[in-house]
Amino acid sequence: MKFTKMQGLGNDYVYVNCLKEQVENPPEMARRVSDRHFGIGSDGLILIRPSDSADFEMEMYNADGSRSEMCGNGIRCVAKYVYDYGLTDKTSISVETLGGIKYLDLTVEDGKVSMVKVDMGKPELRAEAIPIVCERGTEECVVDEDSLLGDEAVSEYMVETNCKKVIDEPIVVDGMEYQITGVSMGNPHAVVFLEDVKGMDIEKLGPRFENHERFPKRINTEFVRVIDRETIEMRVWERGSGETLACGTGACAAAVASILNGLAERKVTVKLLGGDLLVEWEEETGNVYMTGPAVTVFEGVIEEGA
Ligand SMILES: N[C@H](CCC[C@H](N)C(=O)O)C(=O)O
Repeated sequence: MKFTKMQGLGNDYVYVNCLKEQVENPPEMARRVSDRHFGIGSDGLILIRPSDSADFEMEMYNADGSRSEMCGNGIRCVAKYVYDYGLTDKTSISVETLGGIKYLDLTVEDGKVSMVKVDMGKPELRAEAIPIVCERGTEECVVDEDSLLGDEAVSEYMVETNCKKVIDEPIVVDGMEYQITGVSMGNPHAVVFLEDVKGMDIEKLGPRFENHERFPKRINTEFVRVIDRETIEMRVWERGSGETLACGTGACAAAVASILNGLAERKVTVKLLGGDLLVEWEEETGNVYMTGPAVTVFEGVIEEGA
């Protein structure tokens, strides 16, 4: 099987062109290729497929073989893949994902894609099974259990009213109470604001959030420190992959949570271990735009029995 290893801010995946190749059992293949000792080494597997409703389809698997709806760093690399390998000559493309169709603008330098701006669509302020308390101005609205995961009305309401504060009911992890803001970017995220993200024990805390009983489908967790109103710092514990150097959907979720909680402006630089992403939550449309690099590392062929 031919593959290409690509990375966006050190969030690395193995990419396979399924217009040509066939992958029988993607979850198993994801576990195999992701292994950093016995495989190629990656945070997961991304399959590029033809689509009836968009230019291409992205099918994304975590390192443990679980499937995710969306991948922000991955989708930028998909754009680079299809352009650099000549599967398209368009510099504006659409990509179907389980989290909806995304629209991408490609920056081409010397015939190759270097940067990609992705219209990530509208965030949804849903936090699985978490009642949301939303404060705006002097008024406070409480969104109860009927407004669970997937209820777009809640998010639209909050975006429309430009509500200033979103506080989910705190959750208790390891005997400590944490305030979280639940944001879906197609895939689920819990954003936690901390004073110190560099020194935190993410290996210990990350899995506790990921597998907390509040999140029956498990969750990606972003640990965020606000540096100033235009800059935040974040580390991420990804569902199904552990700590990664960056997470595009997570950066968008963290920016949206910071904005909603009145901590940041609508244009935020998110500083991740692997580098910076620019996230803008546009006021007129309510859409989130993410801009960042996409890099090809190498291509190769993986042996049948490997
Ligand atoms: N790293 C990815 C997200 C992977 C999400 C995955 N871990 C999940 O939702 O299960 C990103 O750049 O957005």
